[in-house]
Amino acid sequence: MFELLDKLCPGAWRQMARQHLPWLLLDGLLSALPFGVFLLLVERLLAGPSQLAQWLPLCALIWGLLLARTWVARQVCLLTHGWGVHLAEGLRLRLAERLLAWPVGRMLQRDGGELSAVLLQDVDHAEQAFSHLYGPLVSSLLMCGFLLLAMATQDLALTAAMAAGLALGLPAWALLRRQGLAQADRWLDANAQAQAATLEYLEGLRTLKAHGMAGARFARVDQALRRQSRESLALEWRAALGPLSFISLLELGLPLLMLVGLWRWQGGAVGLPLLLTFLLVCMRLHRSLSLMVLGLAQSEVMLRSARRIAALLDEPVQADGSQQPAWAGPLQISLRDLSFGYGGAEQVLSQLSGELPAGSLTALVGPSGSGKSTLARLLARFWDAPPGTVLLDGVDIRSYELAALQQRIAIVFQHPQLLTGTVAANLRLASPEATQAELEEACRQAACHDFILALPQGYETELSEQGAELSGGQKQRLCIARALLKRAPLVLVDEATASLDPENEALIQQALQALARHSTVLMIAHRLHTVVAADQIWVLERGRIVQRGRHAQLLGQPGLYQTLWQAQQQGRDWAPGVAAQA
Ligand SMILES: Nc1ncnc2c1ncn2[C@@H]1O[C@H](COP(=O)(O)OP(=O)(O)OP(=O)(O)O)[C@@H](O)[C@H]1O
Repeated sequence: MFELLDKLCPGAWRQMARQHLPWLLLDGLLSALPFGVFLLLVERLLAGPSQLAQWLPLCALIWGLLLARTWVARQVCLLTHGWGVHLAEGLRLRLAERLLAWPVGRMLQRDGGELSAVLLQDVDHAEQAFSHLYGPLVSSLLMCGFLLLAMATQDLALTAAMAAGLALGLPAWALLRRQGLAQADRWLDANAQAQAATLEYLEGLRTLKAHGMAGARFARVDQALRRQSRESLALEWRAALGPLSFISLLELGLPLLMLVGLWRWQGGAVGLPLLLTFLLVCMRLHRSLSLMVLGLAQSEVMLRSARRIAALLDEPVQADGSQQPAWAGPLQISLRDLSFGYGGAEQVLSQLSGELPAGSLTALVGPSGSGKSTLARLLARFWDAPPGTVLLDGVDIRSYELAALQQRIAIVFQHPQLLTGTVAANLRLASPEATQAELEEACRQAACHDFILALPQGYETELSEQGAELSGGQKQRLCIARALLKRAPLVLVDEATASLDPENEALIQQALQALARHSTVLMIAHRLHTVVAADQIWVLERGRIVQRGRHAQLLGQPGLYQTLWQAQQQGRDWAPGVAAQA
């Protein structure tokens, strides 16, 4: 428990002990003291006829103690609440920093809904635990301790009778607690799934509607939400089972106290004032203990949340290097025995070695799933692939500072990524200092200047999320312009011309070749006619380079490249009319 707390907030419990404990002790003491004054008051009342002036000060003392206790309770509340809020803020920042240090590949792989459930829901639970639960729990516990100690000094037998319910209730609660814990896990899991399903549904709504699948996917969201409700109701029942059994057994202490109390009173061992005080204390103890156990049941869920946060904090981060890249021109890239798998037993890449000469354009071709995108991701250090390595100008990629490295790599993804904002702002993501003339020059090279000028406000036109108002080809050309603008020494292009018409495709091809004069380019392509001018072509099959060379050379030798080329030529000659005549 302390270990877990230390992980979420290093040094927290020592700080809590130092700052909160004195207030919590005072709160517990002020809650217990009025019972002592009550004893004095009843003794005076039963001693015989007395003046109002004799017991009025005692009443005022009780009232004063209760008032002081309210003030202290408020201080405790302010302290713990402020602490909980800061803890949540610190935790969210630490988690966000931690996620930033994850390999990009892991971020792409992980479910966004699951991560947001930890960052939002679980951190919220941790905050609730510290803001609203822990203070009252500790001060109630201290008050119960003070009362039991004080009453034991008055009469041991009555104290034992009063606490007898505890001896019965605690084992029952400990036994039934496990059910509540298991159910808390199921509920949190159902919550995360419901969140992930809703997020996925909202993000994919456009695609789902276009394919008439919105109904089918909605059924998945519906199912996830129903499961969440079921698990939530089950949690209410299962988590309450332990505390309810505890409370029923605890209450047995009151009749037992009455029996023992009457017997001792009749025997003259205790006086009526003390017996009445015991009864009052017993009722207060039972109420506080019942509330404490209910609070603890609630804290079980919070503890589960804390464990999920700790598990996320424990996930390894990508080791950062310290060397600053100081490259003036294109990079020489060497691959040495690269092997990689995504965590499963299957290797996606096996012992890849090769050179990408500085300023060259290397095309990566091969069947779907052969590992082309995976290799490109390793060059951008989305993942590491030890014991193999990537050398940039002869230096291990892992020696470079990660953020600086990724700033010097331009990537054009298969699916164009645009953000909400103006066209110019999207372009300047690559180079914040770029002038308007530089933007326009890059856009001319990427064949998108003309269509941008035709937009209502030209370069200042606001784009909505993911550039919904642009065609696929237009978005892709914008992304290529962005990569050109970055003037990165290494450019990775993943099937970037797939959604362009032949005319624009030819223009982009020229732009990519111009880019290769200033950068080293690795281009993934399915359409082989787009790679005929590449300086070298690597043919990938099941994670291995099975052929390498220039287009003419590869076409002249039997092998996968020739087979793929012939298949694509047949596909290009194919037309519906021709097929029907055949
Ligand atoms: N994030 C991931 N997690 C697990 N497996 C993955 C992941 N990305 C890719 N894979 C698997 O790795 C293998 C290679 O995938 P990769 O995307 O590198 O192939 P590719 O040659 O680029 O395919 P395509 O031409 O269809 O884009 C495939 O079997 C794929 O299922």
